[in-house]
Amino acid sequence: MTALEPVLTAEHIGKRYGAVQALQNASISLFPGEIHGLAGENGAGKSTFVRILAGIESPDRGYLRGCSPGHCAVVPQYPRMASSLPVMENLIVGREPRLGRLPGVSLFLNRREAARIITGRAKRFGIDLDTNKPAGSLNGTELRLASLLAALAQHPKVLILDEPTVGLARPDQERILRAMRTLREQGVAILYISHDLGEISGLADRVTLLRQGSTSTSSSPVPPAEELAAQLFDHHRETIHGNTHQEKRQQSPASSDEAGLVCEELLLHDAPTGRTVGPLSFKAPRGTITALTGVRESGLDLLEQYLGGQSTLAAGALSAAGQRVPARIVPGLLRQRGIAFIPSDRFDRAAALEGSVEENATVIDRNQVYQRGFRTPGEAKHVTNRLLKRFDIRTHRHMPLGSLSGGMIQKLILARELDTNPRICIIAEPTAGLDLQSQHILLESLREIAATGAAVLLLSSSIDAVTSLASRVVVLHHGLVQGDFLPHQEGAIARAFAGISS
Ligand SMILES: Nc1ncnc2c1ncn2[C@@H]1O[C@H](COP(=O)(O)OP(=O)(O)OP(=O)(O)O)[C@@H](O)[C@H]1O
Repeated sequence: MTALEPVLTAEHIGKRYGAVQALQNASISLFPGEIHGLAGENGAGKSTFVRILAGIESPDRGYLRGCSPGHCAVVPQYPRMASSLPVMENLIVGREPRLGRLPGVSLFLNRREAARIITGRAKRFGIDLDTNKPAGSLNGTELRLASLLAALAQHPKVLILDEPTVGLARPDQERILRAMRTLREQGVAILYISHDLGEISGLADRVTLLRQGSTSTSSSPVPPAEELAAQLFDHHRETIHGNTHQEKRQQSPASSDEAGLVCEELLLHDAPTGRTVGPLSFKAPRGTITALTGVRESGLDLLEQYLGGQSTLAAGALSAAGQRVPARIVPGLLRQRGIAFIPSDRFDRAAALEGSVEENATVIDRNQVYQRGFRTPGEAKHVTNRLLKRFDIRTHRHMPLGSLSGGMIQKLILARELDTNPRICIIAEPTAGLDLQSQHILLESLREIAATGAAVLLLSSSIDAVTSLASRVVVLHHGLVQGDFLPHQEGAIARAFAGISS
């Protein structure tokens, strides 16, 4: 590989935003036909580095070669497409083949030619996707594959993928990883950002680690995940080296019979697709951390829609702390009942990116901050700083939330909701975007909440996340409960996930 010329080089890059030195001394070189991992803790500077490598932003200092938008395409973590249009239309917009080529005259769109080009490209790169579907009906995996196809339309030499497998179930992760391997065989240089060090270690040819804005690059082969973790987080060694695997054995299984959250014969219906989930029956007892896992479409997506007030329960009952939750949840109802619900789409549904850190931290009506209806600035400052400290979020309370890194925003929202001391706490995709250290802090916080007698329910497609955080794991498959397991039964959980009964 090293006999080849790099297709992209960046050396000694520095970038500052006001008081924040986002990049200190970052360097990387990418070669044709390599998968190169980029890892670093939340706020280490990965997204900033990627924006510079893709030519979207300029550095303050350093040397760049091959860093331009045409040369380098980015597949974001949360791609967006015009939802009412078919995928095909989304992919060809701006580069439509035409039926004629008269100068100055725009003739009719040649749909057949467009379809031929896109289908050919999908086939060539092993991307299995129905491009006639409306973009709004795509699931998370399909959306990422569609975004990958859109990026490939630019014929990039370098493809940058931002956490391409996060929040996806294992079979779907494998679809994305397969497409990446095919692209590598075709000579594309792939830079791939991930917090999943096991995945990086198994997939990447080389890895660059970013620590507080400075890089170090491994030679091939990439060291095992434990070694990468030690290199990245050695300054947090004490806390991480309790290791979640050891800790989860110490977690007690469901110890209380008392009702926390009880789902009885819950039936959920998705009108646009006609899909039905349920009847679902399960419990999240008080004092425990229970997880519900499966692919998103196994029912997690519709359950989340119902909890978020976006759909109505078709049948069955949900009770929280002995009280029935209505079939249609109106805004504010869950909070009034002492239930914290953190949706998976935190950026759209739980954060005001243009507001300050402090405004977002204290947006919930708290008695401390709003005494007798008036906002008390001293208390707002106190609450905000407590949340920042609790989740080790290194920023200032007056910063606009949108200027924080993705992981820092996730952490602030989690800290805000967990700080309300809920009786019931429901978190969708709890570890998405969190580095190892932050996952550890989250686990500690969930345990503290459960120890106060609260019921914690996690909804997640990640087997790793649920087995490291929960004391009981309920697996869904095709809208039904497939089994109920202890977290160390990873093999049985994986089989139930895939619909194989033990
Ligand atoms: N536009 C901006 N204005 C101000 N500060 C910024 C801006 N963009 C990034 N930062 C700051 O630069 C630092 C690095 O952020 P960046 O998003 O690059 O981190 P990251 O490694 O991608 O983190 P994560 O894993 O959480 O996504 C953070 O402290 C962030 O708040």
